[in-house]
Amino acid sequence: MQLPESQVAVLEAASADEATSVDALARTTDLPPETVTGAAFELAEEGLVAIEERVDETISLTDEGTTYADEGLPEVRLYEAALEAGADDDPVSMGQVIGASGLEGPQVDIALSNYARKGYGSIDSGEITADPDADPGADAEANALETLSDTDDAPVDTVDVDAETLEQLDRRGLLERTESTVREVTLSELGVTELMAGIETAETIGQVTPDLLTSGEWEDVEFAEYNVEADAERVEGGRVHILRQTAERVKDVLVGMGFQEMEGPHVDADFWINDCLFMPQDHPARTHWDRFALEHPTHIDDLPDDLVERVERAHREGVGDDGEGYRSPWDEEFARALALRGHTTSLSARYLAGHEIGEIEPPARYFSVEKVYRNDTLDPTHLLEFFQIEGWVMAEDLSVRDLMGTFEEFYAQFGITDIEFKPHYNPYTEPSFELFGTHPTTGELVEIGNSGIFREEMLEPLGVECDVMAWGLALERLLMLMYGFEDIRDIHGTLCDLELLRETEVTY
Ligand SMILES: N[C@@H](Cc1ccccc1)C(=O)O
Repeated sequence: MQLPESQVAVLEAASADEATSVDALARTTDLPPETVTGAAFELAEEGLVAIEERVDETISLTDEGTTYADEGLPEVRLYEAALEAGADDDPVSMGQVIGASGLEGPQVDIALSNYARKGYGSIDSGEITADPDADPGADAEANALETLSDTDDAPVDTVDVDAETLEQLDRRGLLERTESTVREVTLSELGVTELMAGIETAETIGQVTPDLLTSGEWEDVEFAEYNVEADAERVEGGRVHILRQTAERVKDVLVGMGFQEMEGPHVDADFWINDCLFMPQDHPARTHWDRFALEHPTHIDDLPDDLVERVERAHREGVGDDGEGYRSPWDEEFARALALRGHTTSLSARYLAGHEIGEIEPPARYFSVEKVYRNDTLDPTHLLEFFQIEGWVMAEDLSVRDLMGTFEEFYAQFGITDIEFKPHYNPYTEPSFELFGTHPTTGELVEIGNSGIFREEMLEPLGVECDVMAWGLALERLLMLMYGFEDIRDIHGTLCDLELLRETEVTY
């Protein structure tokens, strides 16, 4: 009998005495597993082999599971700290024990919710007790984590952990189960007979090529049959980048909070980027090594004359009766120079000046989520460009409370409720605050933005008569707090972690 080459190879590699897996056959025949599967199905149809199928389950620890395998389960760490503090004699204050345990962020809640369930002790009105008879060494979950940390993707029936504990770890999100279909092939009696009688290899064509078509040869050759059941290589579809997805979510949240979106140029005159913000022309951030200047064209054509005059006066003389300017040179030519914007506060200046959509009446709220460019040194938290979440609110009598309340409301939408503020300095705001959040895995404080209330010296020349509070927040830093990655280069650019980008889910 005649058979295609791959089928002959599989038939010769299979055995009548024991079932051989597709993977093993692939290794012996040096064919891809999907080709072996296809050939095996063909052979089965001819009655030359039998195929048995089963579903194998393998398990491995998630990142969180691995962390606990290394550092100990949060509830065990809490128990150890409680013992240390003498909570086996008398109840001790929770704050003290948590502090001593070194547990941080979400791990505290995890520890508390498992502590009593597992009999480590009790927690009551801010105090904790430890059961002296509890034995962390006999903690089934802790022991299972240790067992599993030594094996990766182990078939579930080979690991020495009982089903109930596995179920519990699964529920806690500490392990991952993966199912795969295993097919095993055995030679049938007919297969053995045919093999002994001798089998010839028939040429079959797996793929139509341009050559076959142009030469007309395709009319004479024999084509291999399609097997739609063969396992194929996994193809990853494209998807929207998580940064882009999060930007969309930020926009939705801000629109929900009553904000309207600003638009404007990535390349802009220094006038809009700096001078309108009462940034002195000799400010270090305005030197050539801190900005990306444009070579062609080098200067903007058009600036509103009256505004230029008012901005220049504010810089030279200050604003109001006892105002003070910088008393340093101010040059319109310098202000006309073009550069990639280092912040999107240039858009705020354009909108506040009435330059984009005419005069804006209070109360008003505007935002943008757009790229900005800075000549920073690349490191885990800095790239040459990032997305800034710019925003401002114009209203009568705004205070720092309004500013902080707005941030609390905004960040809470992303599950971030521990924002901290630090006094800061910007030439264009007074007071000014930097914002910080806590990194969910490292526990470090991460700077996430800069904010303040715009000064008279900025607002008066722009023709704004009431208060304006404003900010610029980094979208990438928000992502860090949301998804816990530590290096911005994991999500951006040539070094990015494709697995992370494929698997991170942005939920709405
Ligand atoms: N422009 C500031 C952010 C900011 C905007 C508006 C007011 C205060 C601060 C920055 O890039 O850091």
